Formats: sequence, structure tokens, C-alpha cells
Amino acid sequence: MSAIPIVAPSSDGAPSPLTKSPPPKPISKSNSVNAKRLCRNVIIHGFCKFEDKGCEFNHDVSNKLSSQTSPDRKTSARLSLPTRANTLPNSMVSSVSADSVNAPVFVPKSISDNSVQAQSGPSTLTSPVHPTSPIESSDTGIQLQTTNPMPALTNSFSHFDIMDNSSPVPPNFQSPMPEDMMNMMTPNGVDPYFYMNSGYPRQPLQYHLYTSPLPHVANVHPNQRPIQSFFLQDQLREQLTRRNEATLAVPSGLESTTIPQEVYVYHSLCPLEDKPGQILGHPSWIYKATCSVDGRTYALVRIEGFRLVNELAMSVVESWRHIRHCNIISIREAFTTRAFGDSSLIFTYDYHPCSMTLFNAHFTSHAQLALQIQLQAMGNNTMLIPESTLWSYITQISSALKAIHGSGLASRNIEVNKILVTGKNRLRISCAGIMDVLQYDDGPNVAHFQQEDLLSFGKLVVALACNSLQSLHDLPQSFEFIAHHYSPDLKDLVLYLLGKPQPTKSIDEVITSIGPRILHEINCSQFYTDALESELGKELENGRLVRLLSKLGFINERPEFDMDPRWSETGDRYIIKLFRDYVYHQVDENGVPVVDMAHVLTCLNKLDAGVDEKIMLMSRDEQSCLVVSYKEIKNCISAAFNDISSGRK
Ligand SMILES: Nc1ncnc2c1ncn2[C@@H]1O[C@H](COP(=O)(O)OP(=O)(O)OP(=O)(O)O)[C@@H](O)[C@H]1O
Repeated sequence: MSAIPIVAPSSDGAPSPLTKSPPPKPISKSNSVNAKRLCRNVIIHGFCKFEDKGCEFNHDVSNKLSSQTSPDRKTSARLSLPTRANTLPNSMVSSVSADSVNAPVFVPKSISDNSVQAQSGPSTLTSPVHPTSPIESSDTGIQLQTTNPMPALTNSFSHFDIMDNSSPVPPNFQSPMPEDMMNMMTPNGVDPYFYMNSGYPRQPLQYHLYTSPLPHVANVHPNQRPIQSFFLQDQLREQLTRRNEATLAVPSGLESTTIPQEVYVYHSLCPLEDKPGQILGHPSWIYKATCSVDGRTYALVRIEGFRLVNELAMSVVESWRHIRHCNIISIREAFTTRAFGDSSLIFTYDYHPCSMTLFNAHFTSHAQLALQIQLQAMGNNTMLIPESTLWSYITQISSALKAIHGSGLASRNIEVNKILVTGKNRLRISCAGIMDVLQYDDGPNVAHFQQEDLLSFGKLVVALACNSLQSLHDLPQSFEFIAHHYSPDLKDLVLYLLGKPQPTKSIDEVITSIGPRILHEINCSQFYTDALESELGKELENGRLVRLLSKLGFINERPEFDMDPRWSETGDRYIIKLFRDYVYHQVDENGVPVVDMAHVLTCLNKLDAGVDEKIMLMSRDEQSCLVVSYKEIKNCISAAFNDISSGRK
């Protein structure tokens, strides 16, 4: 690293500001002054860990705070660079006033009014509702952090959840708690799953953030890249965000009063359908629930009012538990419970957010309309599911059946409302094992049920190919329709599946006959994997840059460094400050800020790689410059960050 002072040609030969800087004051002289000044650590952090270890500043908060001027204000006033911050009123430069330190603990109004009255002293006020989390006061803007970091983290994320940037009014933490949340309170405290169940009123996703770039921005020259190209594709991002939102969904007010708080080890139950289904004549419900053992979300299928006569029936679940297949929703366990006020049988499955049944995906009027729009956009006026989609479905169901039959089991639920679409053209067989438990007998005729599976499979293909469930009532006409609109391969497959077994049909024969289609499916699937990997690659870069930015955020503008000689204009860390100016604070010849994302990303990437390329950093008074390599800056940042993270200054 080499420093080159730029000396302005002046007649009186004034030295450069580098040499003009006053020498640091001897500590002994400043002692008496410092003893009266309130320690900056107390102002910023509320305490000073060096109070008893020789820190010479004043730590008596009680009488001094109100009369102290915020040190941040002083700091910002001292800065010589004409940044925007310097032109702002002082109150905007520092949002944390010294008075804030003495601000009372924030208690949401409704909670202090309602639920906490029973609590004994003021110290218990916050604990039932926010046991271990930071509480943000809308009055003071200060975060009061308590000990356990994990719920604190959860809470800080839930804070982000409720942020609605489109609203000019920031989320108000003192808004009265909705009645349904108050219902979650138990007489002797609060709902232990308060955060899971309700937290704060959720805002709808901001879908306006997920529009694709407009043509005038998207159609750029080959050498230009729109900013969106650095990030995950909007569609994929929206899909993932929707799934996250579905996973975090909570029951509505009425539902939360009728559903038990806990069922065995599951809590935060949220029904996935508003009316019960039917399985073998028994009403059935599906809930999303969180497991308190591993914290994961599962789908609970409840068979209402079912009395388990033969306990051996549950042993079938064990055989199903061993099946792990990408086209079968895995079963985790089954148990009986009286938590719903009746005798219910519960099956626990992996949860696949935003999934829908094949029936909902293809046979509702809404689905038909969506298909029509999609086909018209492709210049196709028929109302038929494309053959490639059908073969993809056939391949996936065949693969699932192969795994099931290969394990000596039968699916018994190849139906439009028991196969879920969990992603684009992605199928998974649900409710695995339920029929075996509900219709348990000592000698199950698995071979017979396997033949039934193939027959059901054939009927499903006919219904999908004719795009109508009515097609099953007139099979000869449906064959004709399929022969007319689809390839002979598809017709042959349907004939095989619906035909009389000679002596029996098998899924292996199905797989052999559709071999070329399976290869095509593998091909498509690998293309899709490539596309997803490339999307992941973009986020990988962004993740790396965020880490780097966070490091810089930890290092830059720490008021406690102001007195540190290493950070002064002659110190080795001065270049970090100047590098930040170089990356973000450049102005053009008219003094207009240069906002160039490409410059920022290039600099940060080179910094992260620690390349040998040298850049020239200019002091803020433009009187001197430093020529340093990215490698040197990187070392400097690493050293500064290590010092901070190891607790040294
Ligand atoms: N494992 C799961 N993960 C996520 N969601 C699921 C899961 N299983 C089912 N669902 C959701 O529950 C909804 C209802 O499923 P269900 O199997 O009860 O279908 P249904 O159409 O109601 O059939 P039925 O009338 O026979 O009950 C599905 O549309 C799906 O959104």
C-alpha cells in the first residue's frame, strides 16, 4: 500500500491536511474532561463492559442522560464529507436519543390490559407474551433484548412478515390484539404457541414486487443486464414465497376455537379444507400442524369417529414408512386420539404447501378455464391436456406404483382426489396406507389390490386424456376419442391397463412398454434441474455479497472507533473507510451521486476474491490519495472484522 499526499499548489505553502491533523491528545490531559462525559457504550448499548476495567468515561446514567447531547449528533456534525446525512436535521441523523435509554419497557396495550393483569409484578409484564424476544417500542425505537437468541430471531423475522412497504404507516406494535388472538390465552398465562398460532396480523404477500421487468427495461442491449438478472426468477421466487406463506398460515378466528391446541406432539393445527372429505364412509379432515419434537410442519389426516378394533392394523403403517419415493407422500406415523372430543385416527404425512388434488388441477371449471387460456396462448383450440403432460403423469404414477408393488403393498387410492399436484406437473400419491389400516384383515389380498391399482390407473388416464370424469361411463367412445387425438402408444397403454389380465397385468410390463417416454421424462427433469441450479447459482452469489456487506456494516461507522488511532487518517484501517466511499459515495463532476450497481457488484466481487488489482482511494477532503490493491483491503477488512467478532477493539 502506498500513500501519495496531493499537495494543493498554494503560495503560503500550507501543509496537506494529513500533516495538519492535530496530534492525539495525551490521555492524562483529557482524563478530567472524560470523567464528566457519559460513556458512549452506555449511550449505545446501555452498559459498558469496561466500566470496572479502566474506562475513564462517566457511567452514571441516572442523572446525566437527559442533559447529554447525543454523541452521534456530534459525530455526524464533525464529518467533513458533504454526504446527505450531514445535510439532514440532527434528529434524523441519530434516531436513538440518549433519553431513550431510560424509556420504560414496552408492553403491548391490549396485553397489559387483558392478559397480564393476573401477573404479580412489573417484571412479569412482558414475559408471558414475549418470553425471550426483543420488544420494539414504537415510541423509542429501541430494541430491548432479552437472553434467549432463538425466539428473538423468530420474532425479528415475524416483524419482517408484517411489514407492508406499500403502506406509509409503519406497523404499529401497540395495535390492539385481535380477539381471536386473545382467545388463544389460557387462564393461567398465554398460549405456549403464541408465535406459531398468531403472532401479529399477517399482511398479504406483496405480489406487486413479483412482476417481471417491463419491456423497456427488459429489452436491453446484449452487453447490458437488467438488475433482475442478478436475482432469482420472479416466478420461481413467487412460488417459493407462496409456499413459505402457506407453511406459516394460521387458522382463522372461528377455526382456532374449534380445533384443539395440541394433538399428541402436534400443535398449531390449521385445517387445509373447509369441509370434511370421505374415506370409506368416514368423515376425514386434513390439517397442517407443527411437530413439537422436530419443529417441522406435517399434514395430519384425521379419520373422524373411527374406533380402531384391531391394533395390529397399525403395523401396516410400518411397512409404508419404509417407502421413500419422490412421487409418494411419505407417511411418518399413525395414532389414535381423543383430542377432538371423539375417537379419531390420525395419519401424519409430509406437508407439501400449495398442493392441490388432480381433480382440482384439471376437472374444476376454474381449471378448465386456465387450460383453455394456456392452450389458446399456444395457438391450440382443443381443450385437451397436452400429450407430453399426460406422459409425464403416466411416468410418475408408474414409478410410484413400481415402488409400492415392489414393497409387497398396493396403493388402493389411484384416484383424482388422492393424487396431489405439488409443483408444475409434479405428482405425488397421498394418503398412503390409510386404506390398509381402515380395511385391515389378517390376510390381505395384495395381488388383487395391485391389479385394482392398474385398473384405476387406466381409468385415470382415460379421464385425463378425455379431460372429463364422465368419459368413464362410455369407455368405447372414450377409446375412439383417445385414438383420434393422441398417439397409438397412449391408446395401447390404456387398452393394456383396462384390459383383462392374462393371467395378470404388472407394473413392470407397463414400465417396459413406456421406456422411451421415461427417457424423455428423465431428459426434461434434468433440464429442469439445470435451470434450477443456475437460479441457485445467482442466489449463491447474492448470499456471498450479503455476507460481505454485513461484514462492512459491522465495521463501518462505529462511533467507538473515532478515538482509535488505527482508524485515524494515518491508521491502517483508514482505507476501509475510503473504500466504502469509493464503492458507494462517488459523485460525478456536478456533484450528483453516481448510483451504479455494476460498479458496486464489481468492487465487492473483486474484494471478495482479493485480487491484486490496485485502485486509488481518495481522502474525503480530496487532499491525498492511497493506492491499494483489493487484496490489501480484504486483509484489512478481515483483520477489523476478526477484532470485532473476537470482542477486541
Ligand atoms: N400431504 C399434504 N400436504 C399438503 N397439503 C395436502 C396434503 N394432503 C392433502 N393436502 C391438501 O388437502 C386438500 C384435500 O385433500 P383430500 O385428500 O382430502 O382431497 P379431497 O378432494 O378433499 O378428497 P376427499 O373428498 O376424498 O377427502 C388437497 O387439495 C391438498 O391441498
